[in-house]
Amino acid sequence: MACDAHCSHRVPFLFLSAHNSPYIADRANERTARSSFHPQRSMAVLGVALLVAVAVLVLHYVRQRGDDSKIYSIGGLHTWPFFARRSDFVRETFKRTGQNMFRFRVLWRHVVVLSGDEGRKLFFSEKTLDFNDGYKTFGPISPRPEDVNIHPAGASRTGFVKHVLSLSRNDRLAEILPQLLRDIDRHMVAMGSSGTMNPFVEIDQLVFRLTVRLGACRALADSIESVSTLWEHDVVYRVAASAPLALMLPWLPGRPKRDKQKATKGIFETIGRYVEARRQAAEQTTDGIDALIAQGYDDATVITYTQGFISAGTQNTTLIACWIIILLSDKGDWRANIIAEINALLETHGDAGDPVHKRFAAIPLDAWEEQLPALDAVLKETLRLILTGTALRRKIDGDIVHTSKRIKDGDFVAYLLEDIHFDSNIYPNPHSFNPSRFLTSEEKVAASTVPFPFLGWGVGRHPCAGMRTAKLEIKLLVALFLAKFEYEMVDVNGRPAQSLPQPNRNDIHNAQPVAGSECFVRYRAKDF
Ligand code: HEM
Repeated sequence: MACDAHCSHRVPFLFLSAHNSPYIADRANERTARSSFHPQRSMAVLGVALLVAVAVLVLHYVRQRGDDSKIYSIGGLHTWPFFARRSDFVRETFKRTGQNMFRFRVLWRHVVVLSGDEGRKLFFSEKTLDFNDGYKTFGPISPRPEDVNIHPAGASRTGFVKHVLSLSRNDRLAEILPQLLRDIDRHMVAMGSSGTMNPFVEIDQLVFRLTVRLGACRALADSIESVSTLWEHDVVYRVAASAPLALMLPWLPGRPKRDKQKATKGIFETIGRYVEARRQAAEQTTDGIDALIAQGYDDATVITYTQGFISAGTQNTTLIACWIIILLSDKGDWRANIIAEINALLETHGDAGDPVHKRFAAIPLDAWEEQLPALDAVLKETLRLILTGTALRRKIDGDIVHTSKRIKDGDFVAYLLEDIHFDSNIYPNPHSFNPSRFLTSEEKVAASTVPFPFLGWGVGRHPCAGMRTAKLEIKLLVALFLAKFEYEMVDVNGRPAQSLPQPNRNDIHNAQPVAGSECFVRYRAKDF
């Protein structure tokens, strides 16, 4: 692993110097020296050695004092807090130290955390900050093919990003839009005309099916049994992988490792069966699996890209869709604005006599994308408020000096998204849910004065490849839900919730409500 190279950079200066000192060389010849013992010569050697040692110490001290390239370092190991309460740890350390960057150790690895405009600019635009290694090492981690002996010869990160982008083409999205609406409608019909649901289960299942349709193939998306099996494996994997100990020491034998292994096997095998079937199929479609086969990819790569799409596509999309529903629950005015926008589109495009999903399917793709400003503002504000976790990178191809401080080759680099998302200079009253901030010109002006003021879809070198599909999924789902149901949030006992839940910002996989503030949605169908 690259950490070997990384560790060699960490050998303290004094230690290296001592190994190279004449004193050590003389000790190697100790036996020879002892055989011809001369007290005066020995004293002289000792004196020289002492002088050298003092010189080395002084030099080291002077270098330390005069070295403005050193990043403020917090001593000790910070492994547990970095895995168990990552956001709190980073936020509290910045507050306590008053620094704009700091370094700490996680096991044998070194992490540099950046903040502020310059730090954010460097983090998102520097090409020698590698995207993969940070997440691979510190999570969130998704199922890995090599754990179940699958070796995708043709897979690469750029190949995967290209694949995701190709599934977001206009023609492909326009073709799949009616199928997505049919899936959403069926799911909502199955929920019944009234009931209570946990959004993080119900919406998760629905988003999972939509993502399978967008990224795999219609045969798999149409099979209730296969989608349920995949979803169940995915849930088991996420639970097992998100335990701090499992994140820290993924190789540790025990239940989480067994669960992850079993779930990974189930996921890859299920997708593998459909890849095999599609390879034998006489007709080709525009579906994700068919597109990969047509490009000549081997089975292992087709399975890996498809699994990657489902994994990348489900988690954040579910999260944001759920939080939109929660955050809108006590914002009747915003719900009304969104419903008015949708009705206006239905009047222009739909036929009132058609079933709901057909009426919605009559709205063209560009109208979904461009003519729902209130829903866009709600989506953006939800991303700002909920997507506040830590983005990760790893320094490659040598050291770099940033604001006179040296980030070393092999260092991991982190940036907490809330550093800008909760900056009150850019977003006044940052903890309140206020979608109109993205419609008013003052805040737009404030945001235009800093680099990368909004990170919800990534920026710079790694913008989200799935943004278009995710936005579409979320808009369709929220639009149909608001059009079909009245709802309110209730607590575990079914009583109206006294306050809205808070996201667990330390949960690097989910940001679901913090323990004890779980919430449920009580809904009843409207006449629509
Ligand atoms: C609401 C849903 C989503 C949100 C909030 C979201 C957010 C993000 C963010 C913030 C990044 C940049 C991370 C960083 O810089 O460290 C990113 C990258 C990425 N996202 Fe998304 N994403 C969503 C949905 C999706 C979907 C549906 C897919 C694909 C199926 C996807 C695929 C990707 C990929 C491949 C990258 C990496 C791009 C690269 O390496 O250059 N995302 N996403």
